[in-house]
Amino acid sequence: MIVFPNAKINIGLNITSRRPDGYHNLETVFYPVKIHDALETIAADEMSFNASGLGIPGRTEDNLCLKGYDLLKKDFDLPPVNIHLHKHIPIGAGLGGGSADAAFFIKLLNQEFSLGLDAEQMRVYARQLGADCAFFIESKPVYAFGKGDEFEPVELDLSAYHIALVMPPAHVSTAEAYRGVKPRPSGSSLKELIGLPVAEWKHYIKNDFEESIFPNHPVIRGVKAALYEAGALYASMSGSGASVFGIFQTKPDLSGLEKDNQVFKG
Ligand SMILES: C[C@@](CO)(OP(=O)(O)O)[C@H](O)COP(=O)(O)OP(=O)(O)OC[C@H]1O[C@@H](n2ccc(N)nc2=O)[C@H](O)[C@@H]1O
Ligand SMILES: Nc1ncnc2c1ncn2[C@@H]1O[C@H](COP(=O)(O)OP(=O)(O)O)[C@@H](O)[C@H]1O
Repeated sequence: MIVFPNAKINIGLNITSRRPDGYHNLETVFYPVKIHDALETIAADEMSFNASGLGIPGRTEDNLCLKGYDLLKKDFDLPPVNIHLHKHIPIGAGLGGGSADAAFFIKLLNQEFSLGLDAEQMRVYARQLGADCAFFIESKPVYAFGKGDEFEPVELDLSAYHIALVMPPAHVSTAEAYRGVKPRPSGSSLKELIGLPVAEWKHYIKNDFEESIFPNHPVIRGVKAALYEAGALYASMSGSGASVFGIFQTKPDLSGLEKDNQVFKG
């Protein structure tokens, strides 16, 4: 069976307080975007994991797909499987690619081996693998709060717009991003602000990580400015970076950004 895990962007990201467990409370809107990995699995005599495409840093045994398998294996009699992951979603980009792979793998195992898990039960497993992993079980636009793993549906359809994604040559680790941020309560609810016209968002909706990350990574700030210059109605870094997205009314010309960055056009 083959599945195509998709990336997400964060529209607004308010880090509101530090939690006793070391994590942070936040509010954000997760929106799915059409950049995909490919993940294929077949039952086999022994376990194996192969990857192609973008190189994934870290040890194979720490790949979130294998972590997902180990988690389900504790509760279900799963057979060994061959896994092939073709990596296309930029890594360490704030696009949630690793979490997407893990969540889609949980869904794949559930279906392939008739585990009988409903969406909420799969989210319980996903939450153990990463704060944003549970979003990818359904991958529908949501207002997220708590650690970023509690959700309320939002009515948000950007299909009439062009969403461009730019990955500059910069790397920000999620832990580095959280270390730099000063949590503060947000003035108005993102859930309400997201109902404003997209062209208004730039006045009200922000990503709190930009303030601490832009001074250390000016190339990311430059990409955001370039997207506005190219006519974006709204542009922002996604999650903890380093990718930046722009929402456009009409298809933009981003050829000027292609030399130094990876550019995806939605
Ligand atoms: C920043 C966000 C915004 O959507 O996305 P990415 O930029 O990673 O895609 C998420 O909060 C990332 O979620 P995820 O990548 O699943 O984080 P995890 O693996 O659970 O945590 C990595 C580290 O980030 C910090 N962390 C994460 C989530 C949170 N609510 N508070 C935190 O302080 C912790 O230091 C933790 O050890
Ligand atoms: N399947 C996977 N795809 C990408 N990264 C993975 C995967 N499994 C584990 N990782 C680890 O997770 C880290 C963060 O990956 P990713 O999810 O792409 O970033 P982000 O949290 O910024 O969206 C990587 O540096 C890598 O070490």
